[in-house]
Amino acid sequence: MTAEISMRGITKRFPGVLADDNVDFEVETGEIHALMGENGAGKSILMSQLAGVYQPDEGEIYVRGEKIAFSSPQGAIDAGIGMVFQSFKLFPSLTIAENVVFRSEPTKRGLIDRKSANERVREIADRYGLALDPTARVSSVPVGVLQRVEIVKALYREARVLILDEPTAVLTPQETENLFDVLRALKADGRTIILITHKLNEVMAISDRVTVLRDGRNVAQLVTADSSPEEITRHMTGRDVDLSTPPPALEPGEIVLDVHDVTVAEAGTNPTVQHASVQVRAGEVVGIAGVAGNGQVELAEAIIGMRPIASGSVTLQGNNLSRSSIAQRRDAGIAYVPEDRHGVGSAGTASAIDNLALGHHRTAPILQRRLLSRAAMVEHAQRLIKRFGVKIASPATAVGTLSGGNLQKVVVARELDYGSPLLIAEQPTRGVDVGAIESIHRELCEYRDGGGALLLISAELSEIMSLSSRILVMFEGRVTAEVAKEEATEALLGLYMAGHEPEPRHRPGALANGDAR
Ligand SMILES: Nc1ncnc2c1ncn2[C@@H]1O[C@H](COP(=O)(O)OP(=O)(O)OP(=O)(O)O)[C@@H](O)[C@H]1O
Repeated sequence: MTAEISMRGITKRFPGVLADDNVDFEVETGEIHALMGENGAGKSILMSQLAGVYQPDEGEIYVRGEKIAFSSPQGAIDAGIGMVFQSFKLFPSLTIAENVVFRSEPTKRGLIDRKSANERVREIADRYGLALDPTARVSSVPVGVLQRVEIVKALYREARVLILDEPTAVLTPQETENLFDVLRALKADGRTIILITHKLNEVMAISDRVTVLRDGRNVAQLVTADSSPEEITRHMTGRDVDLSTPPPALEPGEIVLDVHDVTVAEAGTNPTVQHASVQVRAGEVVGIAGVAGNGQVELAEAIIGMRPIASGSVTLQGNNLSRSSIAQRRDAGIAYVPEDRHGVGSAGTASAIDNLALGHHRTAPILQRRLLSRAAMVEHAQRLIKRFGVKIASPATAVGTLSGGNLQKVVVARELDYGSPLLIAEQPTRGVDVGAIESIHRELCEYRDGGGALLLISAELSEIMSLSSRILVMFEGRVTAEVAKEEATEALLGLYMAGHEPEPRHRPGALANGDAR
């Protein structure tokens, strides 16, 4: 049988980096094929060559047995290959249908036929269970819908092969389930799916076969049903990774963070956070669960000072910081790993040396006699790159060229290294490979055991449940439930995340009042 896709001997180099090294990659028609590998293993670059974004330096690509050379993404689209990237490429001011048909608009008597565009988009969406409204403006729809728009866009261009690059990183558990239903429907229709992901449970649940890349080489092709998460991990990392739950916390100490009755409301808009109270003690991890967009990020931004609070107070180790600037709060001892590692967390055109020095530049050893010590900055960067296993050509490399997971490691490394009493971490392992998740979790636990207070905001319920001793649930801007680690299950948290009234013992504060016992 002829393979749907056959990439042979693909090599792709960037200055100082061999991204793909003589890779063979085969995908059968109608399968869901997972592409896995550590951060920087070369997955996205390999798929970008299949999607015509990059051209291989060496090697050949065959589509259903026919040798193809794409000089642009359009070439790949013409060959029936569509890719949904990690960052979406849509026009916010246009409608969903306008985005989908862009540059392939249906026409009637020489004019764009909007009605038929809307109908066509609705037809495709309905056929595969992709819930969306073709007439909605892209700027007004949530990220999960944007992804569906990208999928419909590829299907409208008659993609037979759909490549999805870490599609579930931005999705809630419910949206992930929906996406998997869509992928199964596409497969039933004879289409071929290539899925780049770091999530082993997803690979086990949805894929037929798995290809593993390591250091730019194809090191394994496995039939999923005959494999296991442990085996796949061993191929990815070359070692055994501890996939078990990290050790439990010790008895927590003094209150470090006291957020009291905080409301966040920008002028003229509805409050994004309403009367939220959160306490985190030394040596404690408190998790915040919630469907994206229920005020978690706004609460974190209010604590770090990126958003003003309308009422309430933010106190760190007894100091009221409610009116302090971001710099004052950071100096007082708040470290912050933001959800947006590109825009907020790093400066893409600056080197790892500079990015890792940020915030450390006001203290020794980097600041010496009121001047920055370049030697100390380089030494500092080298130490953190080594400790966190960041894959980077040189510390002087601009972080904008790093793979997603490696950039995440840079941001987490910098913030953890402050040794601040409080760390607020949003999605600390988003896009990060299993080996790196293990090491970031270990670092977070060490921080906790060293007396650090960690406020963890994550869309990964498994992460929240394994690290936190208490889990708060936010719904529509309010902290609506509080569940102790021992009682937390995905099903229970899922109910509260969907707005179900909590049982009395799960009402916020009930744990502290002893009602749970
Ligand atoms: N434009 C570029 N310039 C220089 N190096 C690059 C460029 N794009 C990618 N690289 C490098 O190529 C290597 C492979 O990157 P790629 O994005 O394919 O990794 P990945 O396996 O998809 O990783 P992740 O899981 O972190 O997304 C990395 O070392 C990356 O830093």
